[in-house]
Amino acid sequence: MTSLAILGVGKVGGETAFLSAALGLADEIILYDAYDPILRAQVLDLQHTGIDVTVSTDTAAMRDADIFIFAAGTPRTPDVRTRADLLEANIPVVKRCGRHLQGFSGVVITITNPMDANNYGLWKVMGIDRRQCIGFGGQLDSARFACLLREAGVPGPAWVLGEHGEHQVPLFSKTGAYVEIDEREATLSRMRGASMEVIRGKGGTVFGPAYHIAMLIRAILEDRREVLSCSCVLDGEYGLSGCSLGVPARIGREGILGIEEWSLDTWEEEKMAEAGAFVKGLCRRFDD
Ligand SMILES: NC(=O)c1ccc[n+]([C@@H]2O[C@H](COP(=O)([O-])OP(=O)(O)OC[C@H]3O[C@@H](n4cnc5c(N)ncnc54)[C@H](O)[C@@H]3O)[C@@H](O)[C@H]2O)c1
Ligand SMILES: O=C(O)C[C@H](O)C(=O)O
Repeated sequence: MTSLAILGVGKVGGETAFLSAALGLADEIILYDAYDPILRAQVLDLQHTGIDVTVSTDTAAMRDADIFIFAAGTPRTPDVRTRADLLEANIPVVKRCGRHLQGFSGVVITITNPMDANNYGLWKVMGIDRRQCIGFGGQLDSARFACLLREAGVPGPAWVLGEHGEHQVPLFSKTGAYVEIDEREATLSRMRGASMEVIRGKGGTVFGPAYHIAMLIRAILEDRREVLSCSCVLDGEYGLSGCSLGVPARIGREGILGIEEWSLDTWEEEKMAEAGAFVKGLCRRFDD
């Protein structure tokens, strides 16, 4: 039996539960939220689909789940400029939830922002192998980059590494086209604003994240061993350690099977180093 646990079933956690059920990714979905009315509503709404899936709210059973999705905490509103600005609000949530699942043996997917720092924080608090902790965001950033490349008539592929935030690193060198630095910076600036346009219009990003989270869940459960842009706790890869950052990672049943070290051009290397330095600063908040 395949079991999926989702902690925090607001907009993204709730849609991920629905999509996972609709795609038949799990036999059992365990939901929990600190706000009881939303928890009850999401359980009922899911049950009313009639999909053949067991829906539970047994938090003790979360420890035995195959995948644990962490989507609890505060999201951005139009007045919160960057994802990093959510760190202080979400640190207590990360610590409390991480302590509850210390020694967890399945795969953790971190959604809550600032996602890279929180993935590092969960890894530290839970005391588990770094290969079990996957931070989600790079797939979504890559899909947004792909939209802009298509608009510019550049075929791609579209890969985004680095921070899921202001310090994201779009890999123009992998697109197969030569793109000037000022054009890169202009594209990057649009990418930084991409999700806020959705947040302003509908209160939060939902379809994009939930779809790519479902694809990540599928890659894990079906042991697809495909390379995806994911935030991983680094131990020297890309010259970085002491943080979690978006890198190309091979994903399978055990989580992160390996991190690929791609050659980057000078602009990308500089952006990656800046991203690393910035996220490392955020991660230090979990060191005490
Ligand atoms: N990584 C990504 O690509 C990505 C995409 C979208 C959203 N996010 C982030 O995911 C998080 C959730 O976003 P959302 O739009 O679903 O927000 P939301 O407000 O709709 O849902 C968050 C839920 O967490 C619950 N919660 C808060 N503290 C909790 C606790 N201690 N235990 C259990 N539940 C708790 C709230 O009651 C709420 O229902 C935010 O931090 C947001 O920025 C990340
Ligand atoms: O931008 C946000 O605050 C939400 C999320 O990280 C996203 O990229 O959609």
